[in-house]
Amino acid sequence: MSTETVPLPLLNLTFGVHAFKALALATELGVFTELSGGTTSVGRFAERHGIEERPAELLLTACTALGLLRRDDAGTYRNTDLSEEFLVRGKPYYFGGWVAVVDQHEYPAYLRLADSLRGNHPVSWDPVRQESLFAPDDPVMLEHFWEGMHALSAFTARRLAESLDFTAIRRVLDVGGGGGAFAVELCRHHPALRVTVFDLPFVCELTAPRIGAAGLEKRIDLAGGDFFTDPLPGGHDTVLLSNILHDWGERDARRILAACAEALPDNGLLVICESFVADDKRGPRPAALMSLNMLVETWGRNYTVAEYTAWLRERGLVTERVLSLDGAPTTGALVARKVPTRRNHP
Ligand SMILES: C[S@@+](CC[C@H](N)C(=O)[O-])C[C@H]1O[C@@H](n2cnc3c(N)ncnc32)[C@H](O)[C@@H]1O
Repeated sequence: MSTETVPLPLLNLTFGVHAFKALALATELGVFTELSGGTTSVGRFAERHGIEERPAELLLTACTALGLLRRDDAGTYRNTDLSEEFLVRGKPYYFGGWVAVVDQHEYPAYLRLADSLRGNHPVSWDPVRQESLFAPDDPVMLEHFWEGMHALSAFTARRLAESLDFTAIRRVLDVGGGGGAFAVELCRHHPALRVTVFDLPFVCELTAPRIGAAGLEKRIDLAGGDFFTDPLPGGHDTVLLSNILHDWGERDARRILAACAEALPDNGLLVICESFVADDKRGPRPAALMSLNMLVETWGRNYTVAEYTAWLRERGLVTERVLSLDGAPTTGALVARKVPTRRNHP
C-alpha cells in the first residue's frame, strides 16, 4: 500500500450519517422556517430553543458547512437559497416531509439492516401485523410519506415532461400516482393533457387537496382502487408507473405490468419511471442505494432495463427507448409500446 493512500473515501461515507442527522434535526426544529427572510445569532438561537450555546453553535456550524446556512463575519446566520426554497414549511416544494420519512421511518429501520439481510424481509414495518408498507397504519407514513413523495417526484416529473415527446399523448393513467406530483407537473407543462391518478382510496383522499391547490381538478381525476385486485380504468393512451415496480418482488411486479398492459389500447405507451440498476449491476449509485433501501422497506429491488424489457415483451410491449433523467431524483424512464395483436381476417 502506498504511504499516500489514506481511507478518506471511507471516512466520507461515515460522515453521511452525521450530515443527514444535522439536516434532519435542524428541519425538525424548524430552523429554516424560523429563519425564513431573517437572521439569528448563536445566542438568540440558543435562547429561542431553550438550549446551551455550545450545542447551538455546533448545530449552526454543521448546517453552515453543509450549505444549509450562511454565516457572515459578525456571526449572523441566514438561510441559503437552497434551504430558503426547499426547507421552509409552507413553501410549494417543501422537502422536509421527505427528510422526516427518512429520519423517522427509514433511519430506525437501518439499525436493523442486518436483520433484513439475514431474514430477507423488510424491517421498517411489521409484515405480520400490517398488510403492506403502504397500509394506513403508520402515523409517520400517513403524515409525511405522500407529502415527501410529492416533493421528490415533482422534479422527476418536470424532467419527464421536458424529455418525453407528448405530442400524441392525450390521457395518462398514473398507476400508484399518490402524492400527485406527476399529474400536476405533467398537466402544467402540457396544457391539453388529462391525467387519472389511480391509487389506494385513502391515498386518493390525501392527494385530492393537492390537486385542488394546483387548480387542476378539471384535468386530473382520482380513481381509488388496488392494482392487485381491481381492474385499472380504461380510456388512456399512456400508462405511467413511477417508483412502483421496485416496491414489489418480481412476481408482483410482473402482475402489475400485466394489469397495465391489459389497460392499454394497441399502440399505447407504458412509461416506467425508476432509477434503473445497470444491466452489469455495477451501479449507478442512486439506483443501487435505492435498491438496498427496498431491502428494509419491501420485498422488491430496483430492476434493470434488460429485466423490464424481457417482462414487457411477454405482455406484448416493445421497449422503444430509455430516457436519462439526469439530475432528477428518479433517474430514468423506459418507454414501451403495446404492439397491435394480429387478428385473423375471415
Ligand atoms: C413509492 S410511491 C410512488 C408514488 C408516485 N408514483 C411517485 O413516484 O411519486 C408508491 C405508490 O404506490 C401506491 N400503492 C401501493 N400499493 C398499491 C395498490 N395495491 N394499489 C394501488 N396503489 C398502490 C402507494 O399508495 C404509493 O402512492
